[in-house]
Amino acid sequence: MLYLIGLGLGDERDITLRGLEIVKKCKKVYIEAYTSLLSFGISSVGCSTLEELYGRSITLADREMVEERANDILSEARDSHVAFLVVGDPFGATTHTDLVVRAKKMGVEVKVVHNASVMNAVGACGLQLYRYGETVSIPFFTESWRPDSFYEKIQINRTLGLHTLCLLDIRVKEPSLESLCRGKKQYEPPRYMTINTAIEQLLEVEQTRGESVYNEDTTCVGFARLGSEDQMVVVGSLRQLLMVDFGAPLHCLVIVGKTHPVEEEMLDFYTVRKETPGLKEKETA
Ligand SMILES: C[S@@+](CC[C@H](N)C(=O)[O-])C[C@H]1O[C@@H](n2cnc3c(N)ncnc32)[C@H](O)[C@@H]1O
Repeated sequence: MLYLIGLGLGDERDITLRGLEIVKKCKKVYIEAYTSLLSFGISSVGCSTLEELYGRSITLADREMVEERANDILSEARDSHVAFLVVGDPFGATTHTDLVVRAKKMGVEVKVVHNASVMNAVGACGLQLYRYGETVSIPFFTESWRPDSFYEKIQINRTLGLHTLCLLDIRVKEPSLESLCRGKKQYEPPRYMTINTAIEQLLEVEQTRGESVYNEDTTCVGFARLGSEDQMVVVGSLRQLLMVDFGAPLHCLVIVGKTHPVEEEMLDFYTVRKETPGLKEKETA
């Protein structure tokens, strides 16, 4: 049996009781470490924090392992109980549906234990989850690769008055181009896109495309470390949010669509003010 178990967003204690009971009885426990991050990060130290609470040794499954060795994991799950831990909810990232499809094709039984995901935790700012359009992903731009397909999706959402959740790129265990050319893989240090970088890229694309989908005055919500003790939620124009240092990862951004008066009342609690933590310039307008 393959158990896909959501860990939630905060720390190791956010696993559900049912998830924990299953982990304790599994022969092998993997943790997926490339689509999200717990508040303490996932390092060898991070894993040991989990191992201590869960009482099991945990194998870090990076993208390479899941993509290249999925069949090994699934073969193990055919003969014994295997847990595959995912930060957030297992279906909060597109990748894990693929694992389920492969498991079902191999005749491996799958059970899922859900948990909180960034996809619903953004509800914290007061914007109704029912009033979101398609979620977009913003990838890190490079010198020669500046994909902007998120622009049309934001355009459609905004035409319909819907909010847009922008998920920001995570690069872990990426082989450096240089090392690939030399034929010996070496990895870049992990990178997590900040809200500031996402805003710079969004504004660059608006400037290039020029279809007035949004501008510096468009209201947005920046979120950092949702679900953790020190989570940040700040509402302001794109220009104002550029002035906020949101601190450690993970970050995401919502572009606000048409609002209901109750949504506005909630947003007001989080609106950027002189005392907003992380504000780089003590000016808010
Ligand atoms: C693939 S998604 C989320 C996957 C995860 N399984 C889930 O259900 O939450 C990963 C992206 O969501 C955003 N994200 C995830 N956790 C977050 C958090 N705690 N606070 C802010 N943004 C978060 C980041 O932009 C990150 O790059």
